[in-house]
Amino acid sequence: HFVYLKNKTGGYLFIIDLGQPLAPQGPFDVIVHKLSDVIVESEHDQQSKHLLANFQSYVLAHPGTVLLDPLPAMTRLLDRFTSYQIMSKLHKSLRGVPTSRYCFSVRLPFNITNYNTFVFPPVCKTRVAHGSLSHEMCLIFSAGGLPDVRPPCVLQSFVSHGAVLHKVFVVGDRHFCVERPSLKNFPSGPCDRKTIFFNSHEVSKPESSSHLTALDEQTPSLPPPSSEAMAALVQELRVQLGMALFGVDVIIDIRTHTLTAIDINIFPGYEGVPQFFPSLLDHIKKVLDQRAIGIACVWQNSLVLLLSVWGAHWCGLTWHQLELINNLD
Ligand SMILES: Nc1ncnc2c1ncn2[C@@H]1O[C@H](COP(=O)(O)OP(=O)(O)OP(=O)(O)O)[C@@H](O)[C@H]1O
Ligand SMILES: O=P(O)(O)O[C@H]1[C@H](OP(=O)(O)O)[C@@H](OP(=O)(O)O)[C@@H](O)[C@@H](O)[C@@H]1OP(=O)(O)O
Ligand SMILES: [Mg+2]
Repeated sequence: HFVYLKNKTGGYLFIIDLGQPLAPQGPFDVIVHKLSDVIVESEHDQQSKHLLANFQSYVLAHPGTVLLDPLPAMTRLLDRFTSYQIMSKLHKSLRGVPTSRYCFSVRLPFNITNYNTFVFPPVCKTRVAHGSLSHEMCLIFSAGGLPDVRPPCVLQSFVSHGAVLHKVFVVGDRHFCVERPSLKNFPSGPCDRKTIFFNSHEVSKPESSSHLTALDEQTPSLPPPSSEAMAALVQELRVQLGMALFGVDVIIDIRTHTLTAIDINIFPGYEGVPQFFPSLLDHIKKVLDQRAIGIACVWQNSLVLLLSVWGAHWCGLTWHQLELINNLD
């Protein structure tokens, strides 16, 4: 399939056929993509490996093409272990913002004696953060539930948060917050409850309705997170990730009222954000304007260098003398 559209701002939009050489389909100013499937599958599938290599070689050969978002930045988020490390660094750098209690995660298989270093019940998630299997999770309530855990996975401390998830959707320098249903509160500490298996889409999609998200009526509701705290969180994340199109899932601890980021999503669905497309177009425009300024600066610097070399030659100066003059400020 090949779509050829002219948008309102006069730019052309194409759907790129990854199976074909990219150069004849270009040139492209900006490529917007979600190659998560291809990246994950390229680990074991030759065709995906080939598609990815084809794409990467185009990107390498065309450094002027802006990629939304860069592949290395995205790839880090496909591994929950790496993505939780990013979240914990963010915690350290967010001074003064009421954000704390970041998630603790461990690699499995781990020394079984280590289990008493985490608080029950942890949420167990697949290490790979993309694909239908990645949404299958479980809550384990005691060491007796550990055999239910299927490595490779990460264990994240469960934070009781009043069954409200705050999804933050980022598009460049803008972000949008929407509320979603979420897991209900569970008491902290081991108990003899059976492992609860769940699919994240059954509990935290807008239409989700599950017994796992139903709070009892006396539970007081929490105030929403402050817009300053959310803006600071997004700002820190943008710097840490080097990405423009991502989502972060935030919950509020019912006891301490502090924010906890539990998940970072690559190019999420932006459901409930009607401003998504205009914001994306604005962001693309900004990126292209910055690129044009960058190109103009390179031209200007090259011109200055050329003129000084030519002037030096004309005055009979050596390269070393020219360097000395340039360093006089
Ligand atoms: N640490 C935690 N503490 C409390 N609840 C959690 C925690 N981690 C996950 N949950 C619950 O599980 C749900 C799914 O978690 P998570 O966002 O990691 O799943 P996902 O499959 O990566 O979701 P997405 O659709 O955003 O990719 C959350 O919306 C929340 O209800
Ligand atoms: O399909 P949807 O539009 O709901 O998008 C979800 C998408 O699910 P998919 O697996 O069906 O593509 C997920 O992709 P992977 O984690 O598997 O990459 C993830 O990005 C979620 O963050 C998105 O949900 P949201 O964050 O917007 O709730
Ligand atoms: Mg996710």
